[in-house]
Amino acid sequence: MSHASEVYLASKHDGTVSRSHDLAQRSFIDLGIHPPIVEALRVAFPSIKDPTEAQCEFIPPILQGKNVLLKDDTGTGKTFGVLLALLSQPRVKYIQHYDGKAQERMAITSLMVVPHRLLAFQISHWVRRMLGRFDSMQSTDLDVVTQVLVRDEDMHLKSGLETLRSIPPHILIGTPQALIDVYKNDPNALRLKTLSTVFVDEVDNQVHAVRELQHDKKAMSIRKKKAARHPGPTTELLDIVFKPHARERESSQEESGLAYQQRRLGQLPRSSRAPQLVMASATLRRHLNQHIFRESGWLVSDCVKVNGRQLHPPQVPRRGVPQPKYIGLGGAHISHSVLVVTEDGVSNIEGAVREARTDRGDGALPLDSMPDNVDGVLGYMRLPPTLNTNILEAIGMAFALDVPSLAALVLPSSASTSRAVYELRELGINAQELDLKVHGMGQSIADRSSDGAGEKPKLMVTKMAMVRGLDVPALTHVFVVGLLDGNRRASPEMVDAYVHVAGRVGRFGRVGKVVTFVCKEDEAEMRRLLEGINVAPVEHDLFASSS
Ligand SMILES: Nc1ncnc2c1ncn2[C@@H]1O[C@H](COP(=O)(O)OP(=O)(O)OP(=O)(O)O)[C@@H](O)[C@H]1O
Repeated sequence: MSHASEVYLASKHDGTVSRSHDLAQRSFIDLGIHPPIVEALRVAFPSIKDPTEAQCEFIPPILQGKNVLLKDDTGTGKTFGVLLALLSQPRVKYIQHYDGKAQERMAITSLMVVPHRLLAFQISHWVRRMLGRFDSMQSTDLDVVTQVLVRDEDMHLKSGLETLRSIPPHILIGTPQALIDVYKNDPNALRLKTLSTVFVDEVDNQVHAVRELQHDKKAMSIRKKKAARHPGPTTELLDIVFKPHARERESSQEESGLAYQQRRLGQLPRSSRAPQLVMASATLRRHLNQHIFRESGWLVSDCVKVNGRQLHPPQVPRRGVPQPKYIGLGGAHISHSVLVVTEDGVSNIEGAVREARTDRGDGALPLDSMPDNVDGVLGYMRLPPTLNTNILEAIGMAFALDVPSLAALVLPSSASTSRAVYELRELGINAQELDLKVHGMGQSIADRSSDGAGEKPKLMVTKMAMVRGLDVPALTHVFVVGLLDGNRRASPEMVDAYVHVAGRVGRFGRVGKVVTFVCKEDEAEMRRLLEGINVAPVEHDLFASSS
């Protein structure tokens, strides 16, 4: 199946207007990526040779300044491709009058709005890697190209704000709340009016649209009013950036022919140009689409929609019918297992498909050491246990016997990761909290390149809210606990959460395993969730009844 890229009208209609450009272009240079960036890419990421089909589709319209809505599987290079395009855009400058003289000043060209700080650091690592690796780089060189603005206990907005004021970066990567805080504190630090691009990554996680309730219009209208009263930081930020342009456009449409002529002739000021809006996610539900196109008011001009290749055609598993080896999400080589944990032991979910055990080393990339932040403050020991003993032991076994070097454990957003790390360590598991942040100019886990052979396998513990978009190529296993978290019906948000959690493995064709631990009461709903996304659970051989 080929990629589909379509141009949509921005406002009332959500219908296709015309097909976009052809797909004959293949190299990054052909797509318009700036040659020095392509050279930096070649040196820093030698495995990235050619753009993907989706990158061929979305990079040109981004460079042409168009709005883009991008949907493709997890781990297919959406964020990375957008970053290359934004790095290639011409730098925004403005004229400032000082002491009677006009001075040209740099301004922020693009905002990358990400849902959590780990993703902000990850993107900044990619840039750091491309811009001359670690040793020779001065931190100020990097600050010119990109800066990170997040709310964080050890990177206070204040210090971030000072750097931002003195050196406006080409690309500012931030979490929405941190950006809003800065805007309210000092609007000039962001200069939203001169921005060229706003990119919202994981848009469905950041913008909350109210789902259609066909049977209950009244409830839907109440929810819409509530959402309008409490818009959330990303919506608030996008409203601040785009709504004035939308209003300006509306009033210019209403103005007289004379005023229009005067504006054209420069006798009246021209309306300012809205930045382009680029949005991406692996999961985009219809109600969000409708919200963006019909209600948000953010699309002042047309929007190109790029839908990536459907790697996995719908395939609903039927009992007794042998399933293909791997079917699923985010890559053709992810297996999805579900383990039901009870007082009496651990068993595979009913109906799990049997398959041969895979080679432990498949797809694993080399590792090097990771900062250990677990032995510090022990306040978490006073918290109640995060993991019940049976689940803890099941994770311990699956980890010890199956993980070659690196796995992640994903907990509900309300859980304490420090407490879970403590519990896992008590069991002898080499667990630590996932933290991609660079300490000084040191390495991060996202950049690890040395051979980790001989090292003890590691289990990185994180939460549902912190996994979207994370790219750790060395990861081979994801363990999921508390997905349904007592909810007897999986909401669409939970389904999407599973898609994104599972998508941390199997990135760019690697092999990966997702193992979800559920209690007996959640077994049926977990099966329904997987059926809904056309995934057949695969029997985990360590817990197979015959093993
Ligand atoms: N053209 C390419 N060729 C090979 N690898 C690539 C290419 N583009 C990106 N990658 C690699 O693919 C991996 C995933 O990239 P990225 O995080 O951008 O994916 P994504 O689609 O945004 O994922 P998610 O949906 O999970 O956020 C990264 O390790 C990146 O280096």
